[in-house]
Amino acid sequence: MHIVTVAEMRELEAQADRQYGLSSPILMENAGKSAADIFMAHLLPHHSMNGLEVLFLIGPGNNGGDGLVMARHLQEAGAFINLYYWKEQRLRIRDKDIAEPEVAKTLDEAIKSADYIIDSLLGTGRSRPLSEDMRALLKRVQQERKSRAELRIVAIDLPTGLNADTGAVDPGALHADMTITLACPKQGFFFFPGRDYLGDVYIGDIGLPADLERDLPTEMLTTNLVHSLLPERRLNSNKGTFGKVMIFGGSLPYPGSIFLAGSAAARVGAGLITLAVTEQMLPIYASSLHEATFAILPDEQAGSFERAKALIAHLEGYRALLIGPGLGQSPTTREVILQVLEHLRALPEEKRPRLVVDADGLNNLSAMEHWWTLLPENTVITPHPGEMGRLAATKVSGGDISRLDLAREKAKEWKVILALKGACTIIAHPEGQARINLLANPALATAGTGDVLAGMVTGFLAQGVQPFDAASASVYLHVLASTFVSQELGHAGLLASDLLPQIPKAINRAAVNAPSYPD
Ligand SMILES: NC(=O)C1=CN([C@@H]2O[C@H](COP(=O)(O)OP(=O)(O)OC[C@H]3O[C@@H](n4cnc5c(N)ncnc54)[C@H](O)[C@@H]3O)[C@@H](O)[C@H]2O)[C@H](O)CC1
Ligand SMILES: [K+]
Repeated sequence: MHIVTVAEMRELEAQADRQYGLSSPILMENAGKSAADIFMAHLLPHHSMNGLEVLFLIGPGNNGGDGLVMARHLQEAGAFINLYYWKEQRLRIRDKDIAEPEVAKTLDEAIKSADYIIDSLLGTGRSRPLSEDMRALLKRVQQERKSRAELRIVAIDLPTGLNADTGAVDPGALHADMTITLACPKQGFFFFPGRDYLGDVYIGDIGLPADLERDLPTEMLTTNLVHSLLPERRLNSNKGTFGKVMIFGGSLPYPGSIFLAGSAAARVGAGLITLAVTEQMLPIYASSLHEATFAILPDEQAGSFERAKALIAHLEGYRALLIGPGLGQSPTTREVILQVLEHLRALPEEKRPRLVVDADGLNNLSAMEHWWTLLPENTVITPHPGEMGRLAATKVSGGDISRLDLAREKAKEWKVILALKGACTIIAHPEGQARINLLANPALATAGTGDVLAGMVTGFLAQGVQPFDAASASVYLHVLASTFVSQELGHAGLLASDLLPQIPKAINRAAVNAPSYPD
């Protein structure tokens, strides 16, 4: 499922017309029909269509055209349809035109009696701020929604007032309960504040041949995509089949982080987890992660050379190495990292463990000049905005469109797979592709969830999943697992360790080829 800008969407539609004769009117018929089908599938079986009061706000362009086609299908299915043509200020109540002097009053009654209000005012063609009278209409609808919880607002293609490319919003933009977008999710959906205006997102099929999307650079993470990225789990396997993971991290102030990362690597199916810790730390893990083995490192006093030598000596045969969770930033630690990176760079590709650097691993790196030149190729880094700011020596937003260009630019410059975390995490590839997660869950804003994600990425790498795919699958499954917790606990109070048993369930959901997004 590709993500499009307005220009990319226009180009898709133009190609569809040129190459397949799929003209605007045909695409609009498909769009309206698909929107009606999604609407009815979402509604039934809880509600019947018969007698359902649906008010359509019809705009002057093709977005309005989509709405009119959808209205026709809903009427055929038994709904009572009211149409307000915004530009002409014309109102039709159940196929009867309302005399001009009565329009304002009757429109207000239609708003008050509607079960659903469909926003097909403006879509990707919005080219200027909303006019005062459109803002007034949308404000009236928003008021009604506030006062009548059972009213639902459905946006066609996107909520009017949302900028489809950037996620910026007009002051009068409409908050939808449900957005039925056509053909592809729009880039503005993945950035704030726009993300907050969408409600549940559904993607209507307008019949665009899939091969037209082939060269688009940005994809949305979906269950179907993750399904295609998961490693095979053949019957005749043993733990060696699914690779060995080494985790270098954990220090006294943050002992739990490598427990979380190690458990998560095991929960995505890695064959064996080894924690590289000092003798002093060992008892903490031996009692909490029974399945782990240990690479005992000399403590800090032994000096960085001895510590690095011990870690490197254990690395033989490991397919993935995670540096970072709870590591701390002592000068010795920095030295150890430098020596381990030098060792990794010297290894032949087929012998080199795939590397993930997270948390303090990143903070140690950002203190080094041209740190990115020290990394072996195909390293995955998983910074949150603060860590990214230190790595890139720039201010990094937690949610706006600037994240996408920065992620792309830095993945290319640093030659890394870059998972820039945030409400909609971006995974950027050095060659320019990017994948973005639409699923977001505020419950994840709690300590340790990043350790879990880093462990998941490492666990998939150990199973031979390519770095870009390992990061993509992990980001999606991490949030999906959190939604299983939130179904029970709500959106606060999730502990990072609550995610661990949910990870296999999330993988299972993707593995059984579940319907495409949303779940
Ligand atoms: N193009 C296609 O083949 C398909 C389009 N789809 C749907 O159509 C819209 C895009 O249609 P378009 O006509 O380009 O734009 P809009 O309908 O969003 O409206 C543009 C329309 O409105 C006027 N306008 C622009 N800004 C404002 C404003 N701030 N206030 C008032 N009026 C404004 C402008 O002059 C135009 O007349 C897309 O979103 C889809 O919903 C189909 O889905 C697929 C085929
Ligand atoms: K709309």
